[in-house]
Amino acid sequence: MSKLPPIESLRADYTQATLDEAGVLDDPIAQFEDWLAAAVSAAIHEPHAMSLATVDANGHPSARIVLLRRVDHEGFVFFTNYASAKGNDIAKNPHVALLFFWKELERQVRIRGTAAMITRQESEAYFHSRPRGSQLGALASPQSQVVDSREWLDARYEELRARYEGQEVPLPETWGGYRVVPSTIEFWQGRSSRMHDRLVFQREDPAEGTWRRVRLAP
Ligand SMILES: Cc1cc2nc3c(=O)[nH]c(=O)nc-3n(C[C@H](O)[C@H](O)[C@H](O)COP(=O)(O)O)c2cc1C
Repeated sequence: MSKLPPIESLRADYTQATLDEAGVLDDPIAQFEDWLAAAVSAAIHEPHAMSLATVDANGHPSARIVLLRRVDHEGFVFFTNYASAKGNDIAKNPHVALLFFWKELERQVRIRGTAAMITRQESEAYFHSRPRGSQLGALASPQSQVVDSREWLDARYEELRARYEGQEVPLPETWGGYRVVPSTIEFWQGRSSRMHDRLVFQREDPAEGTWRRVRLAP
């Protein structure tokens, strides 16, 4: 059995890079793409994995990892089951937060915004680009529901696999993408002695696509 060292003794100083006003792009989406590209170049495992926080009808938050599948000036897109716990939360309260942590680069990006379903046409195109096994998995899994057993899930997958043999797997009614339209995007670069850099873009005018940039204390 592994022995847990005292957690309070675990510490690291961050010294890899700095982030200053002159070094950040004016467009936060371009800046995000730049950092994501750096994470890809650094061969970080699942660099597009992000934490998605939602709030339920009672104001209780939940967080889980999802994969970013598209980013542009329209927003950040991920795919999921609309009838899942996160889907139910978003239906009641579209305010969400996204979080990327690229620890190998000592970087964090925090995004707040509102989530809305993308068009079925867009979901359809992405769904059919996925490996067939993932398409069948999405069809087989009533995500976030209590199920009887692993065996029940495997049998359901097998039944659907056989049913759609040689045919296109249909996009499930309850599966598709959400686009998170950002209202704030924070770029965090770890610095020595906990004197980190934090530059936050706050959306000024959605129509104009203009942003205000401020520095926050670490
Ligand atoms: C690396 C990783 C990637 C994941 N990607 C997705 C994803 O893109 N979409 C998704 O619905 N769930 C994804 N999951 C599973 C979710 O974290 C979560 O278990 C699931 O969506 C159910 O969440 P909910 O019950 O809060 O709705 C991923 C999990 C991990 C660890």
